[in-house]
Amino acid sequence: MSLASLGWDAQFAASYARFDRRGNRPGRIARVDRGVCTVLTETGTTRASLAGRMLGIIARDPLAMPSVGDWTAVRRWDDDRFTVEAVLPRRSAIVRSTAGKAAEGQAVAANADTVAVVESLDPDPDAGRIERLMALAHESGAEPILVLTKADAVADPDLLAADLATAVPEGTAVIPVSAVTGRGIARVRDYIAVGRTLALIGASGAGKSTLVNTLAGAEVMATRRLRADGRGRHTTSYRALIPIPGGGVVLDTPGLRAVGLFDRRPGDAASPADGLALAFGDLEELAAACRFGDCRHDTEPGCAVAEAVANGLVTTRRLDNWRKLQREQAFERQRVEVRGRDGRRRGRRPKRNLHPWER
Ligand SMILES: Nc1nc2c(ncn2[C@@H]2O[C@H](COP(=O)(O)OP(=O)(O)OP(=O)(O)O)[C@@H](O)[C@H]2O)c(=O)[nH]1
Ligand SMILES: [Zn+2]
Repeated sequence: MSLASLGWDAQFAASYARFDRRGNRPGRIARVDRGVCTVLTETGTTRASLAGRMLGIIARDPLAMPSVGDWTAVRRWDDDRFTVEAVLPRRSAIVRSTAGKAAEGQAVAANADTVAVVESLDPDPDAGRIERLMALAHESGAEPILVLTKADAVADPDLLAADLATAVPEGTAVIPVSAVTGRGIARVRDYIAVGRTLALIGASGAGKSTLVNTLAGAEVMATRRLRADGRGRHTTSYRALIPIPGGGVVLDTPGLRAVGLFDRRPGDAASPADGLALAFGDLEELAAACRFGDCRHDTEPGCAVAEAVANGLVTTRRLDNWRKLQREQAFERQRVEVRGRDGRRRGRRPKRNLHPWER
């Protein structure tokens, strides 16, 4: 397998240089199971555990845990075991807030060039979920697009797509697709040229596995089907990084049900963007034109946001969801601060806080 087709380039090679010694080789992580990484290298696929050095780094910073899509230095030992010695700096990262445990997030896909928010047109698509995932996609640092699946299952997919386009920033590519008719598949393929990486995020059942299969032109992923009695899913083996024949790679992520918006830490290179502000750029821009700097866009005079809602330029739903996500982000920020404070004072983690959307 050529590393270049998987996305290896001069920049990653430069980061790898300091690990370039006998026994080491570069590789890209295709899957992670309880600390064991499946790594694609020039000479084949290997399974590698984490080197002691990595364990120390992860104990201090859980975000450093290798993720699908990471470029790594793997070392081959004399007894033919392999270890992951280092994770090269990420170009982008989809980070899910780890509800429950610590305040740190967890990377679920690294080094994507493009992140597709995948939402099904049938049953009814959820604009609020699209907005939440869009914020996460923007936060990753990659270019977000919106892919609307099951276009064959609705009467007027273009009308629905036009409506949902109001939930994403202007200029975002919105692509209705169908695995049945093949509609839109070529447009998605444009994002997976050789060496390019497309990550998919979406709810369970959004059609990600089916899309991957269609893109790969083969049954590479076991599609999870609802059982006949509708009581749950039967899931078979699954790979998270899928090389596309004649193209780059797709990163599939597990269905993100309760994704928190991870509030990036200042200066975190892997997450350089304020995803929420970017995903709601239109409202941010309006808010900047409000008469009062601390306008709550409620009943204040001279509120540009309220005016846009009154004029039908912005839906009440979008405004409400923006507020809700801002509250979540503020909560997340506070959680990170509390964690930092308690960690310093007592050297241990604070008690678990429930996220607003878990209550
Ligand atoms: N009609 C139609 N059905 C589709 C299409 N794509 C997916 N489906 C169906 O939608 C269901 C869910 O698709 P999956 O690909 O398993 O969804 P997923 O996003 O991978 O879900 P998880 O694996 O749970 O994360 C399956 O029953 C698919 O057959 C499509 O383009 N048209
Ligand atoms: Zn206002």
